[in-house]
Formats: sequence, C-alpha cells, structure tokens
Amino acid sequence: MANPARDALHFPSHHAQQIDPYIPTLPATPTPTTKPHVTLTFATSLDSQLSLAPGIQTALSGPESKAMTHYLRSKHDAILIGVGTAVADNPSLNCRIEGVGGYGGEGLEGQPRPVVIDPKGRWTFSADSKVLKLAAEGKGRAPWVVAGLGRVDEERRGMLESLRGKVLEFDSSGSSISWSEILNRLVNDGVKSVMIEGGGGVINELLAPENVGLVDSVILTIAPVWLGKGGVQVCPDARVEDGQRLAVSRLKDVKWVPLGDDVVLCGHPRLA
Ligand SMILES: NC(=O)C1=CN([C@@H]2O[C@H](COP(=O)(O)OP(=O)(O)OC[C@H]3O[C@@H](n4cnc5c(N)ncnc54)[C@H](O)[C@@H]3O)[C@@H](O)[C@H]2O)C=CC1
Ligand SMILES: Nc1nc(O)c(N)c(N[C@@H]2O[C@H](COP(=O)(O)O)[C@@H](O)[C@H]2O)n1
Repeated sequence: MANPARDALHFPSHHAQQIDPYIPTLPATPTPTTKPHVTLTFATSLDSQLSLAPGIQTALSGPESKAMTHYLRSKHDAILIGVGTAVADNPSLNCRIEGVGGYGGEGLEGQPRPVVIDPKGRWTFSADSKVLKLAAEGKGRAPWVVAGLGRVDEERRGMLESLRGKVLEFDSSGSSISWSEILNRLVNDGVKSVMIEGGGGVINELLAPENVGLVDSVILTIAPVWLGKGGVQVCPDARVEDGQRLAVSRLKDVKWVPLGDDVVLCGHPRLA
C-alpha cells in the first residue's frame, strides 16, 4: 500500500468479521441476475428518525459506526441516495477507509459509484459539489444520475461525462420509477452490489411490502439519542391484506453489534 492518507478511517478486522455475513460475496460462478445485491444501510435515532428535519443533515453515527459505513462503501460497487439527500447533505459519497484508492490505495480501487435518483432534475450540482470535487481529485467516482428524459441539462450532463459519470435516463410518465427497473438498469450497467443509504423517501419505499423482496440485507446503526417529532422518519406504508393489518416485514438471522455508543443491527428482511 502507498502511504495511508492522514484523513483515512480504520475499521478493525474483529468488527468487520461481525458484519461480513451481511455484505455481498461474489459467487464462484457468476449467474445472470435481474438485480444487484442490495444492502439497505442508514443511521437512525431511538425515535426512528434520520435527521432533525427535512432538508437538514444530522450526524447520528459515532466514529466507530461511521468507519463501519465506510467499510461497507468499500465492499459495494455503488452507493445510492435520493435527490432529497443530495440536496440536503451535499454528500461526498466516497469511501475514506484506509487502503482504498485515493486513501493510500491505487487508482479508484474500492471506491463505490455514487447513484442519485433525481427524476425531475432537482439536483443543481456544480463542479463545487463535494462528490464532483472528489471525483476530480481522484478520491471518488463521478455520480450516475437517474433522471427522467431530458431532465438533466446539457451543461450538467457534460460535467458528469467529463469525470466519467453519466445520466441514466428513464422514460417515466410520472415522477416515480419502479425499483425493479432501477435495479435492473444498474445490474445491466455492471453494478453487482449497491448499498442504499437513504433518505426517508427512498428507505420507506424499499421497506414497503411490495419491495421487501428486493432488499438482501439491512445494516442499521441506532444512535442513543431521541430527535423529537418533526424529523425525517423511517416508517414504511402499512400492510393490509383482506382488510386486516399485518406487520410489514421482519429481520431474520439477526445480529446486534455494539460499536462505540451505537448498536448496529444486521439482518435479512422478510415479509412478516
Ligand atoms: N441518517 C442517515 O443515515 C441518513 C439521513 N439522511 C437524511 O434524510 C433526509 C432526506 O430524506 P428525504 O427528504 O426523504 O429524501 P430522499 O433522499 O429519500 O429523496 C427522495 C426523493 O428521491 C426521489 N425518489 C425516491 N424514490 C424514487 C423512485 N422510486 N422513483 C423516482 N424518484 C424517486 C424523489 O424525487 C423523492 O422526492 C435528509 O435530511 C438527510 O440528511 C439521508 C440518508 C441517510
Ligand atoms: N451512516 C450514516 N450516519 C449518519 O449519522 C448520517 N448522517 C449518514 N448520512 C449518510 O451519509 C452521507 C454523508 O456522508 P458523506 O459526506 O457521503 O461521507 C449522507 O448523504 C447520507 O447518505 N449516514
């Protein structure tokens, strides 16, 4: 390894061993598939909230669980967020674990591809947006933007393409694109694993009864704090069958991993 970068994070191997059963593994014989391995991973408060209010970024993960998130970023081909998160957080969406490309490693090895779901072209990114700056510096990959036809203007499209990012266009009449279609497009473009970080809109859709089967693993950081009403909440639509309320889903093969002050809950979601 080249000299480790001074701002690189470290995730010890005894912690990694606990998380590894929930992250993607490459099959010995690759088989055709309609979707990548999907890991849904985010941090919530004790009142199941992602942030204090819509449009606001709230740091919930402590240093140990933050390093875990970066370890996960190094183990997935892509990292996906909704446009609400892109606008609120101006995120980096790169991996800063020691040894990956840009942080002591070669090239862009271990750097995930950022994917932003932005059907209406709301994300007015520029060369100053963190994710583009990092791509220009060789410390991350340029984003792919999932958008409706013609929703990303030529100037921004050019900015993405000059950094080896691109627009993935969908001919969607409404603003919603089916998750099967999005995931299918990603796997056809070479993405074998994707970690989906949020925010509330994206997570609640993927936890909804009709999408539970698309998610392979959930890796959830729970921070010991209550944020109070009015934040961005994780709470999927209810499941009603034959007029009866049922629990939506349940995690199987559950493991609770304490990391610093936080606890990380891992499992495989199944219809309850
Ligand atoms: N604590 C944590 O781990 C995280 C917290 N956050 C927080 O979450 C908040 C943002 O959450 P939200 O406002 O709910 O925004 P969001 O990031 O979930 O984006 C929602 C938008 O994404 C697009 N979208 C989502 N699913 C789509 C689909 N199937 N088809 C087409 N478009 C689709 C729509 O335009 C929708 O309005 C911020 O405050 C952010 O800081 C975000 C990620 C992780
Ligand atoms: N794991 C986790 N813990 C928190 O406390 C968070 N607020 C988030 N947010 C997610 O991470 C992105 C910001 O980090 P980078 O700038 O990309 O390093 C943010 O956009 C959310 O996706 N995650």
